[in-house]
Amino acid sequence: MTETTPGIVIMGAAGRMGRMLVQAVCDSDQARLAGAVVREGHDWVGQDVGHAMGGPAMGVIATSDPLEAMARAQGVIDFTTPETTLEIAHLAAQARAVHVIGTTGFTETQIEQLVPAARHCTQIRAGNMSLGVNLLTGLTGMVAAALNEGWDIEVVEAHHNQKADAPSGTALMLGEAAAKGRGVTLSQVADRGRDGITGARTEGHIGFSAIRGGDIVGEHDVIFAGQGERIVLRHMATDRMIFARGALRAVLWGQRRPPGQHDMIDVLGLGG
Ligand SMILES: NC(=O)C1=CN([C@@H]2O[C@H](COP(=O)(O)OP(=O)(O)OC[C@H]3O[C@@H](n4cnc5c(N)ncnc54)[C@H](OP(=O)(O)O)[C@@H]3O)[C@@H](O)[C@H]2O)C=CC1
Ligand SMILES: O=C(O)C1=N[C@H](C(=O)O)C[C@H](O)C1
Repeated sequence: MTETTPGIVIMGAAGRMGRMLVQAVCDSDQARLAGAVVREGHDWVGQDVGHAMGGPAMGVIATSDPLEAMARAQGVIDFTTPETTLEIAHLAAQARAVHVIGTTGFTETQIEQLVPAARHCTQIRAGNMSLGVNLLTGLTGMVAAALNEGWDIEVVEAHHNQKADAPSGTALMLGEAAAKGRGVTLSQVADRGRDGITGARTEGHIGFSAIRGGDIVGEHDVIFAGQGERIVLRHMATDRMIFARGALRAVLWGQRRPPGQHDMIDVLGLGG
């Protein structure tokens, strides 16, 4: 590590993804852990993050003050809630720090509210930071473009029983890719939450279904159902570290880039 090694703050460090991100940054020789932010009153506050995670000291004391943590950082990785992410977007803009957003469950309005901050810093947001899902997104767009009339698209996702939002951010990414492949706007063709006497399926619509249970890390199927045949594109995540590694790659990619909004397709160079 050198003096120019970027310092990274992890928001929501005590969360499922937060812990993975702390570990990923600490294991990297291209980044250093500059801060770990938890909720006010959390029992990690004032403790060394390594000790709080049950391991050796990491030399970083957990804080509930994101401003203090970001004062000495070049990047912030944020897998929290939409409300927290909106607050952090403003702080990242002030600090000119790269803001990597893994948080999902935003409303359309909240997504628009992220735009002003990205005039002052690099913002990278994706509903899924894994290489596999971002590749699958490209494949989904291609298949949707090739199979239009007579083919119904359904996105089915499964996650652990603590997940707060549905459909998942990944399911929406895949739905967006399918809609784009067909030259339509997802919001106009999305069928979310069928129940009761729904009637026959509307031609051209994209359906979403969500399964919640146990400790499922994240599974996504894009089903192209035709007459007499069916294609299923599937991604199965078995380890959250794939998301943490993607986020770390993103925060490093964003260093010394001009302000603006990006996604993982940009980071991974999959845009074609
Ligand atoms: N893009 C991707 O690749 C992935 C995205 N995700 C998304 O990331 C998000 C988090 O998921 P997950 O880690 O499972 O959820 P968790 O609930 O386990 O973690 C979120 C953490 O953020 C903390 N937090 C929220 N707001 C604040 C705040 N203002 N200050 C300090 N800490 C805060 C929470 O604290 P508390 O519990 O005390 O509220 C919690 O510890 C979800 O939106 C999920 O969908 C998840 C995996 C991959
Ligand atoms: O909440 C999760 O766990 C996950 N969230 C992301 C999503 O909403 O798609 C990514 C991954 O599937 C895990």
